[in-house]
Amino acid sequence: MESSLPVGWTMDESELEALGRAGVSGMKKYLPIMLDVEGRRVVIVGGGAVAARKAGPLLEAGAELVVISPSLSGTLAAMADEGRLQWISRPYAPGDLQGAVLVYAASDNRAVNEAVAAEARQLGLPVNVASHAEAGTFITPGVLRRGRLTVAVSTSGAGPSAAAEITQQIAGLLGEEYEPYLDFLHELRTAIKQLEPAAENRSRLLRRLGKLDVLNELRQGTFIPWTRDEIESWVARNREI
Ligand SMILES: C[C@@]1(CC(=O)O)c2cc3[nH]c(cc4nc(cc5[nH]c(cc(n2)[C@H]1CCC(=O)O)[C@@](C)(CC(=O)O)[C@@H]5CCC(=O)O)C(CC(=O)O)=C4CCC(=O)O)c(CCC(=O)O)c3CC(=O)O
Ligand SMILES: NC(=O)C1=CN([C@@H]2O[C@H](COP(=O)(O)OP(=O)(O)OC[C@H]3O[C@@H](n4cnc5c(N)ncnc54)[C@H](O)[C@@H]3O)[C@@H](O)[C@H]2O)C=CC1
Repeated sequence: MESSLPVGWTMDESELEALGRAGVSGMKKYLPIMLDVEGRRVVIVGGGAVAARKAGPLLEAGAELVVISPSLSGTLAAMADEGRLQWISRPYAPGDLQGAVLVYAASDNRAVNEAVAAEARQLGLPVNVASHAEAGTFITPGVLRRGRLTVAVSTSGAGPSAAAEITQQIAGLLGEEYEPYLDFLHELRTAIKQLEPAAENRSRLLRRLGKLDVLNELRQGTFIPWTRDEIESWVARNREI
């Protein structure tokens, strides 16, 4: 465990570098972003349980997924059989990351994961290292989805299981109604952008949109989807003052 080094232990170069990046407090602050990987090549090195857990959300996000590993777990093998990912059935070799936008080093071999991370760094690619996160440049949060709503939870690596548990707690707070609610907002926002050329009116309409009681109506089961005519007349009524 790197976090509580017994006297006499030394740190390797990547651990020292990570500590430097983390600052004196030892707490690194990661930047949360939402990445569009649709149609982009993403490489996972390793084909076990952890690789499988990373693969699911990548496929959901439409990535062109390549898994490089001499063996595949059942879940990944099924995905490969269905043609959802490309399996390169051999150990990782330098050059394998060409053309990728994102990299996961998820083998059970630290040295292999470090070699993958080194190649990624050289190519300027973000890389996740499953065996020892500090060797990589990004970590994976727990994720809750409600249609267009995404909630990502990270403990900055302090407790992956805690991240999963907190995600479940948030799932209890944000019900299924958020999915149709955000579909509604999306439809209205798109219509407002089409129908209202004046930036000032548009921003007033968008603010009013957020004040509608639709979320509660959805919870109570009283919401009736708006027709195009109703949307246009709401925009007309609310476009000025
Ligand atoms: C740093 C990070 C890097 C990364 O993987 O991106 C990382 C690292 C490590 N995880 C380890 C162990 C476990 N990880 C899980 C589960 C999850 N781990 C996830 C993320 C992260 N894990 C990133 C930080 C996230 C944050 O910010 O908090 C989740 C949230 C997302 C996901 O992976 O998709 C997903 C829950 C998904 C869900 O269910 O919602 C479980 C529980 C389980 O498997 O059931 C265990 C076993 C129990 C335990 O050890 O706690 C080990 C030790 C390995 C060893 O001992 O050899 C390391 C290595 C290290 O600490 O460096
Ligand atoms: N980040 C996280 O969330 C977690 C990380 N871990 C760590 O992640 C690592 C992987 O864990 P699991 O998937 O459970 O292991 P696993 O044993 O199920 O899978 C390891 C995979 O790596 C592949 N592999 C081995 N050498 C390779 C090489 N040279 N090139 C390409 N692939 C190679 C194997 O064929 C196998 O498919 C372990 O080091 C473990 O400590 C474990 C639990 C959670």
